[in-house]
Amino acid sequence: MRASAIEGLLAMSSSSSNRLAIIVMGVCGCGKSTFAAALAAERGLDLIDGDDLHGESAIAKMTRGEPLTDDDRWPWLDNVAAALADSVRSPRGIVIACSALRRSYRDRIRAGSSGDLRFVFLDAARELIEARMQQRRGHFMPQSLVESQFRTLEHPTAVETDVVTIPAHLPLGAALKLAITKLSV
Ligand SMILES: Nc1ncnc2c1ncn2[C@@H]1O[C@H](COP(=O)(O)OP(=O)(O)O)[C@@H](O)[C@H]1O
Ligand SMILES: O=C(O)[C@H](O)[C@@H](O)[C@H](O)[C@H](O)COP(=O)(O)O
Repeated sequence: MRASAIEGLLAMSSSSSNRLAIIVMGVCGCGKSTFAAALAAERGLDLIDGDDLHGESAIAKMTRGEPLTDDDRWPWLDNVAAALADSVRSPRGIVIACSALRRSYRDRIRAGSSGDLRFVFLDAARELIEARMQQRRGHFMPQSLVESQFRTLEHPTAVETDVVTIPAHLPLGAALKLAITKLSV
C-alpha cells in the first residue's frame, strides 16, 4: 500500500475515534432536549431531537395520553440508530435526545450504531418532573404519561459502562460542565 493511502486510513481512523456520538436519555421533562441542544452548541455537534424521529401514529398516541408499547418503540429506536450510523458524515459527531428508558432500548441503539457511543442519563426525581411538565408549553407529551415513564424506566446499572449519570435538577450550565468532565470530551 502506498504511503499516502496509509496516511489517509490513519487520518480516517483518528477522525472517527475523535467523533462523538452521544444519546441524552431519561424520562419526559428531565431536560433531554434542552441539554442536548446546549451540548451540541458547546461542542459543535450535530443535533437531533428524538421526538422528530417518531412516526405520526406514535405522536398521536402519546398526544392522546397513551403510553407507547415496545412495538411502537422499536421502529423509533431503529431510526435513532440509523441517525447515529448516518452521523459518520458529521465531522465532530452528533448528540441525540432520546428517552431510551429500558436497557433493551439502549441495547437496540448500541447494536445499530458503529463506533464510540456514550449515554448521558439525566436522573430526575418524580417531583421535579411533575413540576417541569406543568411548566412546559407546546409539547405533545401530556403530564398524565409521567407515571408510565417512571414505570418503564430502567436505571442504567454499573454494567452499562458507556453511561454517565447527571442529576437532572442541576442548572443547565452545571449539568453541562459535569457531563463534559465525566465524558472526558
Ligand atoms: N437544567 C434545567 N433547569 C431548569 N429547567 C430545565 C432544565 N432543563 C430543562 N428545563 C425545562 O424543563 C422542561 C423540560 O425540558 P425538556 O428539555 O423539554 O425535557 P425533555 O426533552 O427531557 O422532555 C422545559 O420547560 C425546559 O425549559
Ligand atoms: O420530551 C418528552 O416528553 C419525551 O422526550 C417524549 O417526547 C419522548 O418522545 C417520549 O418519551 C416517547 O418515548 P418513550 O415513551 O419511550 O419515552
